[in-house]
Amino acid sequence: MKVSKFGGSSLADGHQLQRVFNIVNADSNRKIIVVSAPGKRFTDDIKVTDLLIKYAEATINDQNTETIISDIKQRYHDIAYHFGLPQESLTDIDQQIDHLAKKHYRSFDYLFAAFAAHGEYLNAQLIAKVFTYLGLPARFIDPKQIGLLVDDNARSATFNTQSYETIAKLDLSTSERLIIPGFFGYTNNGDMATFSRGGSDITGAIMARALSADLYENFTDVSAIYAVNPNIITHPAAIHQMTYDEMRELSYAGFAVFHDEAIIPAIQGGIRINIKNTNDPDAPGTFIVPPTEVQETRPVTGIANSNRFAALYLHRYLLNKEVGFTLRILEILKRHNISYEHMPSGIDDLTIIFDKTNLSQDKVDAMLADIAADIRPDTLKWLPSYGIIMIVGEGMRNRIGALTEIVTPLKENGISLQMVNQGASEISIMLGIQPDLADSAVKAIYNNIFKIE
Ligand SMILES: Nc1ncnc2c1ncn2[C@@H]1O[C@H](COP(=O)(O)OP(=O)(O)O)[C@@H](O)[C@H]1O
Ligand SMILES: N[C@@H](CC(=O)OP(=O)(O)O)C(=O)O
Repeated sequence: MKVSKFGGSSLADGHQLQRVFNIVNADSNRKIIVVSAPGKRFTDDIKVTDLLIKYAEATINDQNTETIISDIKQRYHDIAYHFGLPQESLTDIDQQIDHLAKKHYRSFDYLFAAFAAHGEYLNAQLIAKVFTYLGLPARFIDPKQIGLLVDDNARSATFNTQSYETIAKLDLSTSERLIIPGFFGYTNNGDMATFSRGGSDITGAIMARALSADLYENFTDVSAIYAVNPNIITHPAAIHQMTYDEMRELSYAGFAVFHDEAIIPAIQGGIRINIKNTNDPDAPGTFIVPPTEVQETRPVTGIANSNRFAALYLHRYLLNKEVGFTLRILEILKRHNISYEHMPSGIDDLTIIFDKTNLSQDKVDAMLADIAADIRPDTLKWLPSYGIIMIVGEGMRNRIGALTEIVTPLKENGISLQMVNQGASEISIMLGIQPDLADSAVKAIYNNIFKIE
């Protein structure tokens, strides 16, 4: 049995959904179908998830929601009309969209989460109808029904691993395909809570592990994972196979094609992952597997960079001598409910790197004010954007000269670095860089390592 997840780009309109139908219909092992909300149909289009977030904002601010509601409904109607589904089959979906603004929510965060989750929730309902209408019996499965529980973090929830047992009870003996919305689960209070953005990949991985799938197929819009983001370098080298750890580090550092948290259930369950292209389903794609299965040897597997980081820089003489100094800083972070990503330090200097997608300006200001008052640093700077580059590969374990291959092309191109972190992970080297230099740095490093003239 396979779990097949289709991303927003694969479900953006009726034409794409027809391709998805053909893929699912072609293989009876594709039993569990995890779906995202309709994504972008063209470059400047808006994902349904983002339309729903706008709808949530307008609702909170008591603004007129007529246009946004009609835009959201239209996305689902267009898909239904493409297949000639009768008008009545949309009544229920329309009502759920209208009803969203009338419900009571525990907090604004839960309101946002419920609105955003409906992108997937409604799409899964619609897709089950379309498949059945086209002659492939399919049933919508609400994550509530299978006990897919998450913790109380409304918009960046963590899966409750006790749910594996309940999900495993799902009856697979039916001839129907089971259509499960990705991206969200339910809290113990019965509220919808979403994973972080791109989190439908996580639902797919949870289902694959819970049901001990033979394969987790993740369908997207590229024929492979490439050694560099194809938006930075045209036609970069394709990666045919990579290990779980390589994928985790690369997706964390910017390979948006697969969510970094989605690797964890796959590792724990030993589930192989195959990234495939909905628009080119015969291409083998990329396999993400345990290290023993990787046959290719190469010095570096991939180079990722991300612009989702921000940093705090702090300087104070004799910082190294002060007992409990880091603890005091961490207590301030805890008080403001802020987690950090990395904390490189020197004798008198400390940089703390944050994921800015989880930070509001108010939170940052309050944290900086407390640090200034409690720690009294000589210098305290907030860098709203901090570039991170990660060079990743199992081949980097104990390899002499890895850093030279990275730093030499940067020197030749006059690109300076703010931080180098080698050794924390055996398979990666992390660079901190001015964000506007990150793309050029990635190009220079890629061209040197992959010997592109
Ligand atoms: N190294 C990489 N290899 C392939 N695609 C990448 C890479 N880094 C970033 N991407 C981007 O990830 C996109 C697919 O991810 P995403 O938009 O989340 O897909 P989906 O809509 O299927 O969930 C690709 O179109 C590509 O632009
Ligand atoms: N729809 C959600 C979850 C998701 O995974 O979407 P996609 O498959 O389009 O990345 C988002 O936009 O974040």
